[in-house]
Amino acid sequence: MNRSDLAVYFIMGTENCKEEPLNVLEDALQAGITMFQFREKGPRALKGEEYVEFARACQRLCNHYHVPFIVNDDVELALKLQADGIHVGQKDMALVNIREQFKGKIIGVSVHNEEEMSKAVLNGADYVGIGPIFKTTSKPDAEPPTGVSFIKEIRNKYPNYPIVAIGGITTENSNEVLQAGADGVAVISAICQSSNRRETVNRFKTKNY
Ligand SMILES: Cc1ncc(COP(=O)(O)OP(=O)(O)O)c(N)n1
Ligand SMILES: Cc1ncsc1CCOP(=O)(O)O
Ligand SMILES: [Mg+2]
Repeated sequence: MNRSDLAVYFIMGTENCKEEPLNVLEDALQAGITMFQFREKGPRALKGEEYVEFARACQRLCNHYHVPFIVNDDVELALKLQADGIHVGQKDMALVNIREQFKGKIIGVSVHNEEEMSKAVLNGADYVGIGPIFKTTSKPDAEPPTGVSFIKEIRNKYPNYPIVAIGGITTENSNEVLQAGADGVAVISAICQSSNRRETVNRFKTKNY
């Protein structure tokens, strides 16, 4: 994985979409997202065979556009589908317990403070997702927002580490996030709720500084 793979990291599940989720994903892929995370969670999330089939359909699209397909939380699904990687948070399966099963795959870890950051680095995370940077409506149990100062702090300590920022990121505030030192932005609602998804992805791809 390269740091540039984190440039525009799209995260999605059926609950995030007002329209057919596969159309939303295909628009985003066509417009040039650089990474995708399958995050099917929430009270109305698909279950069982439907869940697996939806994941497979997302994976097929990502493969077609040569974009890494990352599974959120679900180690079993990621292994079953031979996904390109997995993203785990502090309350999910510990990184030390999954590296063995994900040799050569991408492992991302969520980080909210310096202590979690140094642990993630020590345990060999391929990238970290830091945030929420701003207020988010897509994750009801999110930690309080850190602001961009947290990105600056982490970037100063880890000049070359792959870092993606997440939480409340829009085309209006993404430059601030990149300027603070993130390699890219991870977004749900900015793309899912956009009235022009391709334009939104294109804006995220253009750095204005
Ligand atoms: C890129 C990225 N960063 C952070 C998260 C959040 O993970 P987590 O804290 O485990 O919360 P859930 O997404 O599982 O609700 C993420 N998914 N992706
Ligand atoms: C999964 C996740 N983890 C921290 S904030 C967040 C939600 C990001 O969604 P949005 O881009 O809509 O704020
Ligand atoms: Mg998680």
